[in-house]
Amino acid sequence: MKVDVVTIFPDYLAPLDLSLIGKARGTGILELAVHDLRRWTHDVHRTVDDTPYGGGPGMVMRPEPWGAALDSLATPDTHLIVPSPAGAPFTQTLARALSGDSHLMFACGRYEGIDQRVIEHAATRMRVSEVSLGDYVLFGGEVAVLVVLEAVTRLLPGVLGNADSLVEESHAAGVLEAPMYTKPPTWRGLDVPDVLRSGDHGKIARWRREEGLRRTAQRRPDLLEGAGFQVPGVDVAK
Ligand SMILES: CN1CCN(Cc2ccc(Cn3ccc4ccc(-c5n[nH]c(N)c5C#N)cc43)cc2)CC1
Repeated sequence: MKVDVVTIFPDYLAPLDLSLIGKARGTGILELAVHDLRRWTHDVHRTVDDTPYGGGPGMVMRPEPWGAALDSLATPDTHLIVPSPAGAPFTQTLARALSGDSHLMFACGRYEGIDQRVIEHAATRMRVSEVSLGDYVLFGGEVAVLVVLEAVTRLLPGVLGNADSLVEESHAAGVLEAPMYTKPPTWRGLDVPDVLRSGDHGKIARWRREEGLRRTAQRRPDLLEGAGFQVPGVDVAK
């Protein structure tokens, strides 16, 4: 997968050199480049923003540099991802869809956002998706790119050693995962549930399923609405 990220803060994307994303880049699974939007400015001050038409606080990112960046980096096969507070919710389902794309380009906005004509013009020549991480306000799109890229990269073949890890993906299955434990068997007076040390894989699988459902009913009942799940001792309808 080829990925281009355009931002006015390239250093914000430094974590993409680390851990499994860094390894995916090293093995060629991921071909990633980060570009400074100011490369496509030509005035002495490398200006990327201006005041909003219609008034209001803050500044808006000018269309010209973004248009030139898209002209340089995008093709008709590009899927342009624009993080935005007004975007569609980013979900595991969307992550899986994006993991099938050949070229992702991320436009990291700042200030009050990017001139809407950039998105409108791009949509005449490529797929464009405006996505949001959630109902809270960030300073810009860079954090969202780190999140989206991590969620997408871990789904690429060859990135996760044990493909089984993906089989148990909780958000993919619609329920939360059961709590996890490791050695020692007792820590500060707290014991690992006996069933997990029983060696009875059928009992362990049942316990994990029931604990996952219990957690989901308590923390994310929205995931169970209409799903017809029964959770022992928990009224999932409440
Ligand atoms: C008068 N003003 C009043 C505030 N509004 C709304 C607004 C517009 C931009 C910004 C800052 N910003 C710039 C680019 C950018 C990208 C993503 C996100 C983002 N925030 N939260 C998420 N889940 C995000 C994601 N993904 C924020 C961004 C903050 C608030 C505009 C009009």
